[in-house]
Amino acid sequence: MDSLLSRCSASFFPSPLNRNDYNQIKAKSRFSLPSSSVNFGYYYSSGCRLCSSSSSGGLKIDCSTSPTMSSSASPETTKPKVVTGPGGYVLQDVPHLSDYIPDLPVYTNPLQDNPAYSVVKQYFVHVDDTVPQKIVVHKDSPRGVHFRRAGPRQKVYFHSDDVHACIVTCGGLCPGLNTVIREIVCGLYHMYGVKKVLGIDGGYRGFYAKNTVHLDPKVVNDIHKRGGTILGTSRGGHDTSKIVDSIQDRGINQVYIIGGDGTQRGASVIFEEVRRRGLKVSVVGIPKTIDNDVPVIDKSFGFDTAVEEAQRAINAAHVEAESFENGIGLVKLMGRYSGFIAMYATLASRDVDCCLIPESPFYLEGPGGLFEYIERRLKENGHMVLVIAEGAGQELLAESTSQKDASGNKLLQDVALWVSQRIKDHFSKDRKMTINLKYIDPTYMIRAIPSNASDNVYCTLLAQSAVHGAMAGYTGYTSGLVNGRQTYIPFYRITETQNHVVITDRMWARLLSSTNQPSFLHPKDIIEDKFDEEPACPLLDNGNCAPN
Ligand SMILES: Nc1ncnc2c1ncn2[C@@H]1O[C@H](COP(=O)(O)OP(=O)(O)OP(=O)(O)O)[C@@H](O)[C@H]1O
Ligand SMILES: O=P(O)(O)OC[C@H]1O[C@](O)(CO)[C@@H](O)[C@@H]1O
Ligand SMILES: [Mg+2]
Repeated sequence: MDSLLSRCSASFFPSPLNRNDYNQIKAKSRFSLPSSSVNFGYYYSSGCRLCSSSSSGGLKIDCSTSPTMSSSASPETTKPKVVTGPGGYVLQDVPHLSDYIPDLPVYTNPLQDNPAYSVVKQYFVHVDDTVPQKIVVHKDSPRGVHFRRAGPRQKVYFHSDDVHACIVTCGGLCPGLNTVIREIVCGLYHMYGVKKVLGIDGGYRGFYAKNTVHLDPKVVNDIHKRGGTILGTSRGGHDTSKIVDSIQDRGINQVYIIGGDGTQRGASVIFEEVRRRGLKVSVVGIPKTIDNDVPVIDKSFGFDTAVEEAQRAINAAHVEAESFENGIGLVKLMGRYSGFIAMYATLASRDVDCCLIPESPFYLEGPGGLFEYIERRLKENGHMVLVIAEGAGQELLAESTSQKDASGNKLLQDVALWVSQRIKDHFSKDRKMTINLKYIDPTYMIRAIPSNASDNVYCTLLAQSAVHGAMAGYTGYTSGLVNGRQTYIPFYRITETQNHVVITDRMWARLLSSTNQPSFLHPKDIIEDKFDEEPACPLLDNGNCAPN
């Protein structure tokens, strides 16, 4: 530890570049140097702050995974900051401004004089508090991966008067966006006395192509009662350089970025560019995804609201189906690559006879196929309800398209429309049976509503945690709930993979036993799979993926 400490303190930290220096270097080097090899004159020493703070806890920095980066070698991305400890303890830590900016002034957290908080014993989070990613363990299991616990710190790295924050929302709509915006603004104002908060209009491109809006508690007072985002959103238009230029030009030093997997990837490259320029700017992600496809976190905000609202469509489908002879109600729900909304809406409803999701391939004809099952249910019950996630069965559709949206996401075919037609054709032409099929697509109606009470509380905690982290000088993280605790998760853990329903795990088994639908898998395949390898991402009891 001593040698580590001396290596840390020996690090050389010249002042960060200002915008003019940076532009001059960039202009000079345009034809001779790739931007990644420009000497930016700062020395990134990841983890050094931690090695002194945690020396008493027997922790050590794994310097092989968090090496220093000299000014002559600018890697594309920051190396993960990993701290290991006894019993197989691993902290996947988040970057801190002091990792690359020397001698930052530190201030007492203004919350300690705030009457609402000063009476709360242990209100401040201990600097060494971490949250385990895996909570189901065996006697001899290693302690495993942990994340930094979110919350207010005793010391902050920004003076409230100096903070100039901005908020941007990107990607598709999701219930709760306005609540998160509101709570970031109110958190900054009321907890930290920050008065300068800007809204970026219309997603990432708004940084450089649109005007900004001033945000204060009055402006955002009622917005949580509305769906959508008051800031507007967009896909595509992520120009890292222009975005960071705009951040620098406006003197913004806290950037709150609300969005899904694509947005978090965008936030990660903004953080890298900010760090490369040596700017004192905290870049913070808040995960928004109605599909619940962001990994690591327990669930995303808006997901509960979406599942609840989906019940209305499923109820309508059920009422229609049971009112007609051989009635079939078919509901399409969102879920491009992950069938969480469909799975949870099905489990919640109990009226659904079959749920089709992208993770579980299905087939129509022959023994064990969908047609056979529908016919059986109609004979047993006289009606049935099908729920289908938008990304399910895409491989079955004849004309697959290579079209993409502005963010590069593949545009999907309407699988529910296709399945409806195939069901109609099969029963009327091949089986000579009269069926009554009603197809309901409530997807945009679900996405556009305001968040429910529980999501509103969740959004509030997420937003406040994001603010506490930025004020404490952390950066390059996503604020997220892990095992019921607010944490700071490094961007790379959020962007490296997607959250999927694991069909060889318990939650999907619960669904199959609730609907009695076929699994569309041969039992032999499943057994072989189980013996071949453990599922890459086992599902926890709360329905989320746990790391191995
Ligand atoms: N790899 C990437 N690097 C930089 N920016 C990205 C990247 N991927 C996506 N983005 C940007 O992030 C924004 C949102 O991405 P996208 O449209 O995929 O939505 P999302 O955040 O995944 O939300 P959702 O899919 O849940 O609606 C877009 O402006 C897009 O340009
Ligand atoms: O029509 P848009 O705005 O591209 O959004 C559709 C996509 O957005 C999502 O809801 C994710 O936000 C997906 O489920 C869906 O495919
Ligand atoms: Mg996405």
